[in-house]
Amino acid sequence: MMIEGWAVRVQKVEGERRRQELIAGDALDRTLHPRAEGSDLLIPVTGSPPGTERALFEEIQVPPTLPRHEQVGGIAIMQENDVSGAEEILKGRPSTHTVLCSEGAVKGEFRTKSFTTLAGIPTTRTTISEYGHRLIIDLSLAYFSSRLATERQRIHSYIAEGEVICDMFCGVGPFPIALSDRASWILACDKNPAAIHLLRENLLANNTGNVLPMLGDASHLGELFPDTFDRVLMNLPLIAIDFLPIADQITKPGATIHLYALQEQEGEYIDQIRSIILESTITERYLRSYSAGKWHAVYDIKKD
Ligand SMILES: C[S@@+](CC[C@H](N)C(=O)[O-])C[C@H]1O[C@@H](n2cnc3c(N)ncnc32)[C@H](O)[C@@H]1O
Repeated sequence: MMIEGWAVRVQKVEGERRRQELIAGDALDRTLHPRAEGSDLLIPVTGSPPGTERALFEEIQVPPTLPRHEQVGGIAIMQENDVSGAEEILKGRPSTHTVLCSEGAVKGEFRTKSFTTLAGIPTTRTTISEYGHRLIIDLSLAYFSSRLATERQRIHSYIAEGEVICDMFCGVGPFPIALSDRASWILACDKNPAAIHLLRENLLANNTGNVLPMLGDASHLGELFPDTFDRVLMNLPLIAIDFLPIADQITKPGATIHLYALQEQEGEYIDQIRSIILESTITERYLRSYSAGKWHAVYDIKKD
C-alpha cells in the first residue's frame, strides 16, 4: 500500500550516508521504504524538518505483533524479560539467531553490558555490516555502537592520503577499519583484551594490513609514541578529557584531535581544552542525545 509522508531528497550516491545520519538523529521513518526517482532517492522521515517534501512511499510490511526490540546483526535486544515475545521475534525475523534481554546500561572501564538469553542460540556474538565493512562484535565482551557509523564517515572525509592515526580507545576497531584505506598506518589501542582479540579478527575479515593492534593503557602512549600522529581519536566520552595531555604529547604540530564527550552545556569542555592545548582551533559538534539534558558532543581540536 502507498502512503504519503515527509521525505528528504538526496542524490542516490549520497543515499546511504544520509540514511545513517537520519538514523543517528532518530529521524528515519522506519515504517516506509525509501524510493528511487531518477538519480534521486527519497528517504522517508518523521516530522517535517526544513528542506523536506511530501512523497508517496510503500509501507514496510512488518509483522504488526512483534514486540519492541533493537536489531544488531543477528541479535534482537529487548528491554523486558519477555520470553514469549522473544520467541515471536525469533519466528518473525528469519535473520535473527538470538534474542537477548539487556540488563541495564554500559558500565565499568571497558564500557560493556550484561545480557540474558531469552530465545535462540545463547550467544552475544554476531556480525554486522557498516559501509561495506564486516564487523564481528560481542555485545557482552567489548563495547560497540553502530550509532557512530555516520561520525566515522565524517572523520574519513577529512583524512589526507598517508596520515598516521592513533585511536586511543579503539574497542573492536570500527574507526580504524573505516579509516584504514586513506591512512598510512593506524595505532589501535584498547585496555580490554577481548576488544583487541575481536579487533584482530576484524582486521583479518576486512583484509586490513595497516592497523597495529595494541593491548594496553592509553596513558602509556606518551612515552612510546612522542610527536608521531597526524590525527588522534578519543572516544571514551566520560573521561577522554583526562587523556588530552597524552593526545597532545603524541601528536605533531598541525595535527587534529577528535575528543568525544558527554555534556550538559554547550562548550562545557572548551576552557579545559584550551588550558591543556594552548594554541589550537576548536570546533564543537552535537552528535546525539544521551538522556534528558545530556548529549554526546565531539570537539575537533586542530593544533596550531
Ligand atoms: C566508548 S568505548 C569506544 C570504543 C570504540 N572507539 C568505538 O567507537 O566503538 C571506549 C573503549 O575504551 C577502552 N578503554 C577504557 N579505558 C582505557 C584506557 N585507559 N586505555 C585504553 N583503552 C581504554 C574500553 O575498553 C572501550 O573499549
